[in-house]
Amino acid sequence: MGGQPILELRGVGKTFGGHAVLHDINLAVHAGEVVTLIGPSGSGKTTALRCMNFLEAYDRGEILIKGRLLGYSGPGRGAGDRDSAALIARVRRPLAMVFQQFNLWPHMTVLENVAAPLILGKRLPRQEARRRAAAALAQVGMGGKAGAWPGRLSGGQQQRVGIARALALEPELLLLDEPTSALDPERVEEVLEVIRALAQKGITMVMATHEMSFAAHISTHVVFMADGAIVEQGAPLRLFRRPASGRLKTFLAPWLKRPLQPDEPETGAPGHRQR
Ligand SMILES: Nc1ncnc2c1ncn2[C@@H]1O[C@H](COP(=O)(O)OP(=O)(O)OP(=O)(O)O)[C@@H](O)[C@H]1O
Repeated sequence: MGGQPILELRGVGKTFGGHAVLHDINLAVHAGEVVTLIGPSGSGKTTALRCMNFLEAYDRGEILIKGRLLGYSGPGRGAGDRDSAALIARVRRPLAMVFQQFNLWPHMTVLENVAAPLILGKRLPRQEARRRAAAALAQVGMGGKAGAWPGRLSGGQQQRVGIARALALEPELLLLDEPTSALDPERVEEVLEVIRALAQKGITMVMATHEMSFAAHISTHVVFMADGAIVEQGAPLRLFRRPASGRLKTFLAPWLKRPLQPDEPETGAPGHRQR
């Protein structure tokens, strides 16, 4: 895909207390792409996503959002004005994030939860913010719950509100950090369904996930991480059908061996070769 990427990571590294958790991460995300980060627990998926949004400062390499450097606090550069909160906020404005734990405010209604970042962050007039929030809630099938308190909702519904809150910001790139990991198994599909619909609408996203079927069927690009590094990345069919590294083969083995799900399409998708 040509043109300037919305997001680009060049040789990004991150250390926690002397322990390197990301090494030399190189990735470009263009408009319309759905990029999934897969890999074992602790491989660095969440940390990579948090660096993309500068919720964590990275300490090596560069992260560019639409060609502009996203704050940096590593060696060789001072914490000058390029790291100021206002500049960071401006550079990352095209992004919005969906969190594993929903992070809804319990004392606000669903509508207020979605409208608040528009009022407080984007300084939209209250009425305009509420109109946009209602539209975002409708997009995730939660229009009927605008007046509800988050605590009265199921986990799946709360996560759909979390997605609406990110969508209301009208991001050019949506970051999703394992959005179904905190859900009861019976709630996973309703949230994946919402994300699938967004992907089909052409919303650009990067999603860390343990949902291999989702990664195989929905992504345009899959990134396999292990021990803080990208081991392989590429088109889903290539990665899932012909993993090049032993680590990816081992990681995928349990998923490839699972029985074919009754509702899986006959697309020749990964997993079907086990038939
Ligand atoms: N705030 C932190 N302080 C210290 N170490 C951290 C911190 N956050 C993450 N780590 C470490 O960084 C490594 C990568 O963790 P990360 O959560 O990014 O992995 P992950 O691939 O998202 O895992 P999972 O799939 O279990 O969510 C782990 O060794 C973890 O213990």
